[in-house]
Amino acid sequence: MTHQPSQQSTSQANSGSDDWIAELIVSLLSLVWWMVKTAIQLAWRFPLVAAVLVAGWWAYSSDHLLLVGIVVAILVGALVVWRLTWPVSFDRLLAQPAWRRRKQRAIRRNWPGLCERVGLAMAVTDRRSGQRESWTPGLSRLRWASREHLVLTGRVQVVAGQTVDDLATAAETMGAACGAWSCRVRKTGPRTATITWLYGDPLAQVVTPLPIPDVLDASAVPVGLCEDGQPWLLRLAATHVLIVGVTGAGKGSVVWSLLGGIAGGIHEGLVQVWAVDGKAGMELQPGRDLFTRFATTVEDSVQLLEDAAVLMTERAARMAGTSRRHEPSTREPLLVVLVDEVALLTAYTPDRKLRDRAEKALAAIATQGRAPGVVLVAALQDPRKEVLGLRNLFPTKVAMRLDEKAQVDMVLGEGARESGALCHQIPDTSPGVAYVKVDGVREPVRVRAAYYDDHAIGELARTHAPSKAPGFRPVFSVVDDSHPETGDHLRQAGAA
Ligand SMILES: Nc1ncnc2c1ncn2[C@@H]1O[C@H](COP(=O)(O)OP(=O)(O)OP(=O)(O)O)[C@@H](O)[C@H]1O
Repeated sequence: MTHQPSQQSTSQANSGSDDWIAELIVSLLSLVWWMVKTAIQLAWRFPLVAAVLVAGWWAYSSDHLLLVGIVVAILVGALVVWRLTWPVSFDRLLAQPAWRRRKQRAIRRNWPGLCERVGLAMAVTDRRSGQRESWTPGLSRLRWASREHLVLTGRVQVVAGQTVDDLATAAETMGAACGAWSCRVRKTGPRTATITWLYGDPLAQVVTPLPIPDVLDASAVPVGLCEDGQPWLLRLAATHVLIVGVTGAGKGSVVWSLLGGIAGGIHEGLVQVWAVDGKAGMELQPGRDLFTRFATTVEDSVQLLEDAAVLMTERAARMAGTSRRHEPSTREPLLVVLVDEVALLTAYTPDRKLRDRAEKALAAIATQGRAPGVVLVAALQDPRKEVLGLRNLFPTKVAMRLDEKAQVDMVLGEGARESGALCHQIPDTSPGVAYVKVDGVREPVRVRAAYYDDHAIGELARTHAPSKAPGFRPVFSVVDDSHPETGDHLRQAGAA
């Protein structure tokens, strides 16, 4: 019996060789596709190298090697001369933009790996394939918020199972992993946050006084600079501000910058400042002309606070039922009660009666003053409760250089230190630097107040003293501190 190969086995052999050829073609096509894709990606990532390679190939194939060599030599020579002769413009126009682009790309490209390294990756099992996958928060809108100060920001969306707090906890490690000297996270939604990398420190330099706004905006008074290079706008309307820092921390610069920011309003009569200088006028005297009232003795200071409390009560009664929010006007100006070294009134004054009166008036203003437009701004060196028991009644706190780390939470509230407020690490070579915390906002913001030297303060007081132009009708006339009947006088005027 002769053996006949069956038809089935022949067709199997044919289909086997067909499969093999098809597989080879597919593999070759995949390889070509991979090579084209990689070449495009590499050219996109390293455009300069790609341009040089293309130019070199063109020069070689068309016999223009010498010409290209001369052009390249001229270009390189020009760059070297530029770098050596004008290093600042070379840095600004070429080196820095190139560095920024590289940094931005590196973070975008390495984001998943960075997240894994700082513990922000989550291992998840895919329901369909059953395979383990690594999920990392999404990064979008990566851009340089300040090119000058090297501040890079992006929007991060955490994955399900994570919180923005997890991101904030990893911020410091993330900053170090990206080579930034600081990294901050600010919550913008239940699962979203803005992440900021700081590669430079805009607060390392002294901040010069900002332009004085023509139009008063008490909800955003320009006071200095934030660490992301944006202006530090401090809310004054409907709040009270407590400024705390050791001696020499620069509390004065916050006060003068704040006065500078509202100077237009003072001049127009939309704001009145009643100032108390516990240090016998040593601190605030240079700006005397800006103040509607100025007290330098303990008795006068207590009287001033009580008068402000009376004005506040009367104004609140007038506003009751008609308005819940005070709008500054020349008839009803915003009243800023400025107290420098408030502890001299609340703790260090030997006269217990005066201390109690001061505490009572301060408590009244702090609890009821916001709506009728009576705002307390107090500066203090020692934040302990026995020195100022009312410190929690200030919704806005500015913590400058402090001696001990325990004082940070004491001033800014529980958890402020973990959120990055390192007031005890502010060097004494950086006066004016502070962390600001506003009630209801989780993260403290690092800022530096503008610095007003004596000349700038003198100029400010000279040019922005309250105007006496027709139409200006002060709620209270300027009162000589030595008048014993001050209180009655004011009560009458306030009631008018
Ligand atoms: N924002 C600032 N920028 C640069 N230097 C500043 C700034 N603020 C203050 N300084 C410098 O620090 C010194 C001390 O500042 P300042 O008197 O305001 O401190 P302070 O906290 O008010 O101290 P004290 O409680 O003893 O009055 C100033 O004389 C000034 O030289």
